[in-house]
Amino acid sequence: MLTVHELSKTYLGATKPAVHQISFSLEKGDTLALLGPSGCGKTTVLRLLAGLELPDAGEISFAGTRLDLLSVANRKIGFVFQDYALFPHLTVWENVAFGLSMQGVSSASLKERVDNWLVRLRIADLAERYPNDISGGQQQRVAVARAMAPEPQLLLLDEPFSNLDAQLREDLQQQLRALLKGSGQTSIFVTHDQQEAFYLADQMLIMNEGLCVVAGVADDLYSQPKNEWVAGFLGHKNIKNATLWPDEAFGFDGEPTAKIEALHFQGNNLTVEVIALDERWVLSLSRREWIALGRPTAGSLIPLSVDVTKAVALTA
Ligand SMILES: Nc1ncnc2c1ncn2[C@@H]1O[C@H](COP(=O)(O)OP(=O)(O)OP(=O)(O)O)[C@@H](O)[C@H]1O
Repeated sequence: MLTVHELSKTYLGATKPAVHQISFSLEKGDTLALLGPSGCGKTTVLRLLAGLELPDAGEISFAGTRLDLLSVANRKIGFVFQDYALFPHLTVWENVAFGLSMQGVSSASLKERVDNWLVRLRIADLAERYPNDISGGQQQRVAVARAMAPEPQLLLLDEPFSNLDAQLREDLQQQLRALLKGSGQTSIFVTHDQQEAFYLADQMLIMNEGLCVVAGVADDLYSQPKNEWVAGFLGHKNIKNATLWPDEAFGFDGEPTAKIEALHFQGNNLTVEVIALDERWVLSLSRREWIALGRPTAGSLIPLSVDVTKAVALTA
């Protein structure tokens, strides 16, 4: 399991930290998407994990070993850069073989493994070509093969599809998903594309201004957004404000009612999912408000008053 604990980094001369006290964990074999507005620190997190930047504070462990105390080469991390960063003077075959040669793999085994990766990524016919003589989509597949061939314990991908057209992007997303799931590869990728994030990732971490806004199971983050900013960021179009009050608070009848679907307690707050006015809503309530409502449980009918604050409607 990968555990990142309070990782922080301020670049030399910068007035604000690029990454501030980021913590998360990831199970072996899972894929995490790092999302957030431009400049929020996503690439910095990847570079800190890979050892390409040194953190000011924090710890990174994988399967109980402190990665941040190891050199880049000893971290066993594969990195697919946004511009692929292939070695231009090496052929496709040599690019894919590079990491295995560095590991001192014997030549017979090396040939078998490189050939195998070229077939898996459908680039076997390009083996003797050079990076500058192949297309962007082909370069992207070479970069993935090069990163995965040494069997890294963690694969990092920085916006791997950003330079590709929509059709190719979709094809390669499907291939990468099958590859990651099929090989049980633990991976983290940065993307600006939320559809891509939900398609590829089990877990999601959303950042803003160097901070972790929320992390967790991708589907949960979407269906139970922590707050209005997260709901908006994840593309919920129809975000409305509402709140729940007991009838007596205002003394009027005839308010639309909602039937509670589920309640989730989180410390002193709770999230209530309700169906009302033909829409599904997620509301944040304090314990005090919940008590004021008569401690409703799943299945209870409660009055709903729209146009105040707090709730997020999930129907687009
Ligand atoms: N080498 C560097 N030196 C100084 N500041 C840097 C350096 N690299 C990044 N930054 C700054 O750190 C912050 C985070 O940058 P980072 O590249 O991690 O963000 P990002 O979320 O990946 O952005 P984008 O989505 O635009 O690629 C930004 O304010 C950026 O300007």
